[in-house]
Amino acid sequence: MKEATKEEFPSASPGCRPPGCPRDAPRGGDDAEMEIKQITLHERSQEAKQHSKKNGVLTADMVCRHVSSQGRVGTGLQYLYHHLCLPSQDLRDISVLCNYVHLQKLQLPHNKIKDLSCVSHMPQLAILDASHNEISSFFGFQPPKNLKEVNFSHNHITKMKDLSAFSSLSNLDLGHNRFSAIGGLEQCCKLTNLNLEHNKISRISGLDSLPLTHLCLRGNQLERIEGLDKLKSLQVLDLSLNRIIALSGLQSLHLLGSINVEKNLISEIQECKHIHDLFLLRDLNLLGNPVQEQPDYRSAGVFLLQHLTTLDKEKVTAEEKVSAVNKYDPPLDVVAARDHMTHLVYHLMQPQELYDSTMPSADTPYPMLVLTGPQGCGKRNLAHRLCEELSEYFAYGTCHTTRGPCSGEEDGIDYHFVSEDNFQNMIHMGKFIQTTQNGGRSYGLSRDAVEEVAKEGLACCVHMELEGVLSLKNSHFEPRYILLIPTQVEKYLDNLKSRGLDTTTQIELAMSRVELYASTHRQRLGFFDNVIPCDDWEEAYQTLKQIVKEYLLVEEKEEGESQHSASPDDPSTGPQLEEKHLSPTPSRSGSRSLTPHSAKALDPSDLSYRHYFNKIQFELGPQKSAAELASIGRRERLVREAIVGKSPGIYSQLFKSSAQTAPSPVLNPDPHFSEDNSSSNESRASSALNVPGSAGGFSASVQPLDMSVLGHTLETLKGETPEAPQPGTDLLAVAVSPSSDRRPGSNVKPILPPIPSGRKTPASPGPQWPQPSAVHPDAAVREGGDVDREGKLHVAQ
Ligand SMILES: Nc1ncnc2c1ncn2[C@@H]1O[C@H](COP(=O)(O)OP(=O)(O)OP(=O)(O)O)[C@@H](O)[C@H]1O
Repeated sequence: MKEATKEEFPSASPGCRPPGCPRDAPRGGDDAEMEIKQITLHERSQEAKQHSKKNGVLTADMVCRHVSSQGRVGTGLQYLYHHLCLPSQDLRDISVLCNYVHLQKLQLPHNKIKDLSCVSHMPQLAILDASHNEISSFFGFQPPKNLKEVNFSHNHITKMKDLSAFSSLSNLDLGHNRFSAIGGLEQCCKLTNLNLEHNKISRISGLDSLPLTHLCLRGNQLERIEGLDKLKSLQVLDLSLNRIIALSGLQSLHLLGSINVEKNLISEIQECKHIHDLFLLRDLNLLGNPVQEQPDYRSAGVFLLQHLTTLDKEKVTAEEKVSAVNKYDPPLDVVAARDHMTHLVYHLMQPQELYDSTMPSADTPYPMLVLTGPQGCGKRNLAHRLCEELSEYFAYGTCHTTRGPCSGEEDGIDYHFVSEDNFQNMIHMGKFIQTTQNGGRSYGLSRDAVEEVAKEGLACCVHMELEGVLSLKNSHFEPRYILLIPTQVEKYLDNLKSRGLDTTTQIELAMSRVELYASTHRQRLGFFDNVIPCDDWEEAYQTLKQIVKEYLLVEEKEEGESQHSASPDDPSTGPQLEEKHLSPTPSRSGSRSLTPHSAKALDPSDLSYRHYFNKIQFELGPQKSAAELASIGRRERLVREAIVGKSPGIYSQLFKSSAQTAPSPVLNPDPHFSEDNSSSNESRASSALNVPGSAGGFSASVQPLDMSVLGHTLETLKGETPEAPQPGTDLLAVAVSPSSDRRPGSNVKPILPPIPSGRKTPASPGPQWPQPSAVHPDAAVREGGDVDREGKLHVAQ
């Protein structure tokens, strides 16, 4: 390094050295600094101005007064200054600076400089600020090899030239010049910040592969965003005040965090799609674009760019994001809630009446069976067949649709085929319980459809897609939901194709929705009561029928007594049915499947299992007094008689009497248990029975069941049953959960509620959906049998 010499500071001789401009080594570093500080900036600029006003020539004296940042030369014996700052001095001629070879930072803004050739003599120069001058030549000096930052803004430069010799450049400000094209920067491999604002650039080019992180092209004449796709490091981009109409060209800039396109000509909010995948984008400014005039512009923008934290210089709030999502892509639950709300409000606007499906109390909801699954999985056929074969229990609830009938479909049987106008009218008349849009067509389950079935004293069986299920779950109906799901993609695809009804898009949509059902099943514990694979429709139907019979507790009656009296140890009974079911509902512990063996061992829906536990529980339970045993016997007899039809149907009595009585006494099965509800098994069982339907079967005029016996089983099942049904189980397992949520539609009914059998014929009690109280002794009472102390079944003749 060259030492500081007199030439470098010629006026700085002792005695005449102006304060603050030491020539030689100062007496001490602190003293020198003190001296420098004594001269105020004001004094300096006054002096300098007076001088330069004369001719605009920079003198050594002025330099001496304006240098700072003292350092030592290599020998350590002399001092030099690295920094010269001479702003607003009206300087024209700075040739004196040729002597100052050690300068590292030169700031000469707001002067009248045209020639910067002196910089060629400053090999150490790292920072040059020559903004607001009259420079017209681009880098008109030999390249200092360490030149990093250059500010030539507000000059008169018209053309860029090759800057390959300035390879250290990292920060270049060329704003407010007269450039019409970008060029010569290709070799600036360290250039990270480039400002070209307020030039006349009409096309972005020559920036390929630069490591730019900040680029400003504000106030140019750009119409398109181009030539930026290789700027992979770009983080901040300012394209404001141009004529840009589209945001394409930014898609690949994945590090972009801020885009300013204020005052351009962007008129479509859809343009945001081009920057939708820039996940680091936090700040977007679209102010002053025509798009701002679009209704809902902001919420659409927030929706399309959900990772933004600032839009148009305004913070994007979490509330804004949620409402935007709910508006443009509402989650299924939100759609369902709106659907329910709509139908409820329209319904409430109509004259109210008591429906046949209105049960005596909220705890005994009208029984419904809903088959759900992706389109074309065969649920409609299965529903029809089930209703035909179990016609004394079910009837098909015919939905409305705006689609036309396909061949073989009959109006009023498969659907009520209506026009869109009629459908809309029906909505406004409050006719629907739920509606769904599917492939541009509307589907809806009307209140009347359910009523028609309820009038017959039957349970209503319907089929619908997941959206319908979600909406129905908001209503007061509490159906059983059975998911029919294809597990063999190829087969399902073949089925869809062979129907010849669906377009490719429809087929693709149906296929894609299989995963929606599967994930709903995985993620929402107990959402579906049962899941049945439907690859083979015959097999699916048999499984469905079996499940439904289990709901109805009619299976054993038909299939002989062998099953009822089967020993829990008998390997010939038990798991066959469960094996057919798709391992449906995951347990809360996370286990999702059971081997057939374990399914048998743990499945509480297995009759033999129930008997087994009943027996164990009976043996382990506290011994009953004679009075208790008599009471148990009496009540079992009554139940038996009621269900086998020897006396008026227990449910018909319930229906008649509880229609006039408050539900609470009906729900209170036995004062004995309500008195003692704190400690014993019985008391807990009875409280479990205070859940829906439990008491439904008993009115004040009917002797209630002795819950203590049933309580054993319930309690046992409560204790032993996994919280969620295991593969191959139905919700009977969950049925006894004492923690049942009582929210309407919550789908946690212990078991299916009773059908209003009284409305059909007195002789035919109609489908009698088992009550919780019947969970254990079902087999016995249905058969008119009894369970003895060993837990053996005795069938009454
Ligand atoms: N009220 C409703 N709410 C919701 N979805 C419904 C409703 N009614 C019918 N759907 C469903 O709309 C879809 C299209 O109906 P479509 O009659 O074309 O069924 P599909 O192709 O025969 O299907 P599947 O064989 O599964 O019955 C079916 O998945 C059907 O279950």
